[in-house]
Amino acid sequence: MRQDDTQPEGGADGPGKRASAVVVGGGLAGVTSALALADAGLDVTLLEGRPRLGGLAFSFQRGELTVDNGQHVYLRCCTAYKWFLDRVEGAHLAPLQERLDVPVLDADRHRLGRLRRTALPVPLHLAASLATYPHLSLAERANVGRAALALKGLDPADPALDNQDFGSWLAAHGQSKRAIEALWDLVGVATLNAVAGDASLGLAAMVFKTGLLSEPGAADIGWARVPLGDIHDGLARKALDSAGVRTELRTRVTSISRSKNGNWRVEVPGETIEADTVVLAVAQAETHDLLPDGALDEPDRLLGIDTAPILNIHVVYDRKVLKKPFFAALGTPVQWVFDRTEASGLAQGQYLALSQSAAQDEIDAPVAALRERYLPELERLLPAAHGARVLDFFVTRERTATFAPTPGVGRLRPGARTNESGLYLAGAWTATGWPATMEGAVRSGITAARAALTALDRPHDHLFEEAA
Ligand SMILES: Cc1cc2nc3c(=O)[nH]c(=O)nc-3n(C[C@H](O)[C@H](O)[C@H](O)COP(=O)(O)OP(=O)(O)OC[C@H]3O[C@@H](n4cnc5c(N)ncnc54)[C@H](O)[C@@H]3O)c2cc1C
Repeated sequence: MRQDDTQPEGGADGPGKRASAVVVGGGLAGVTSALALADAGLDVTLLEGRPRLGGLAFSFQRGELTVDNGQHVYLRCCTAYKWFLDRVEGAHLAPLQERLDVPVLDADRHRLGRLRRTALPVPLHLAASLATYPHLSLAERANVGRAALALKGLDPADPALDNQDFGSWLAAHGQSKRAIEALWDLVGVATLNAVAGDASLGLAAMVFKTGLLSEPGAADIGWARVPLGDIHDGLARKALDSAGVRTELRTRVTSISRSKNGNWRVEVPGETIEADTVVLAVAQAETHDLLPDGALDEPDRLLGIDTAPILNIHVVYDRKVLKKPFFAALGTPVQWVFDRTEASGLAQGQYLALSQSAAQDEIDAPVAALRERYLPELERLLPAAHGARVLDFFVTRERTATFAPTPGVGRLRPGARTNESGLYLAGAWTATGWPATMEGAVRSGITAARAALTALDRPHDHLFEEAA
């Protein structure tokens, strides 16, 4: 529900003055909070240190190419991110596949398999695909089915699961090294940003249960057919402007404190902004630095939430070498490959982006070494790449792409509320139950806004439906 600016003011300030909020951080969490608070009638200022909105999911220009810092996908079960896309009027720019269909290419065995779903009810929707998945033996496929059913019985919110690692659980449930590589890690590394052995069982259960075992269509994949920045920056800015949010870019918040009159004082170079409510939607380390004393019982726990890198390798060929929009790979360091030609605005040739998650070993590798390693791998996977000329090769490195989903991370992630009234936390790293995703970021932004509106006694709608 969007409220009219002329509506009587309520909340902490009483009649005559509109309740005000400052949102710090213009990533997806902050933009979402700002929109939700403005839609409920608050006077909102959004402060972002960089010259653009979108945080970790953005685009930049390289000659004629508009490049995403990293390939981003979402799933049909990401109902909050879907809400965001609708709210900024960008859903048509990031459509979902009609039905899950992931080509999986084995570089060693030169075989193509497909992870597909049917319209049958869960878990039969994946049964046919699993039964014919060529990258696993018959016995491995049967074991995968058994493990999936066992996974379905887990409660991702159970704190005991958070302390265990997914890899040990898979091994204890009869999963071979090959099954982990060709199936569990294929999906898990891309969604969790960690291999199974390094991932919390709770987060892995969350991903696999919600994505693969909740509804037949839950794992259908969506991705932006335009540069991410068109949605997360351009359209987001337009939506914020029409909602009446004052958005300040290149505006880094240096401190947050309580003034004598009880309001919050948010300091930026050259200005102090006062507000009833502050949503701090920045990464965990920055949150730690900006949090006023006493806002969390153990603020140093935030520093225990580690980060994990994602590397993207960008290759422009002089001709088309890949017919499909994307594929995943086995038996090679290449993980997921997307065709970004159209989205980037490239007029001739083909532009592929390789998304390399859990990239601890390669995040600092020199471009020349990555080139030497990955171009032959692409030739091995894509015969048409033989003889094609490479017109451009570059990499984007996100060293702190996500929080590390390590066992035990769950107890370190704080909720939206702090000990201070009127001060809330948001960000994909907060306690959303999700791994670090666009979905988690949007959820956290909504949760923080709802907590603020509840404290202000403001009515607010439920903004999105949970996936089943
Ligand atoms: C390469 C890569 C690939 C990814 N792939 C996927 C994917 O396929 N699917 C998916 O769902 N997720 C993916 N993610 C994760 C997703 O992008 C993030 O989880 C999400 O964007 C985080 O949003 P956020 O708002 O929580 O945080 P951020 O995006 O980090 O936003 C925080 C913002 O706060 C600003 N800020 C910090 N300090 C201050 C300050 N003092 N004052 C003002 N502003 C400040 C920062 O500049 C930033 O804009 C990927 C991430 C990367 C990097």
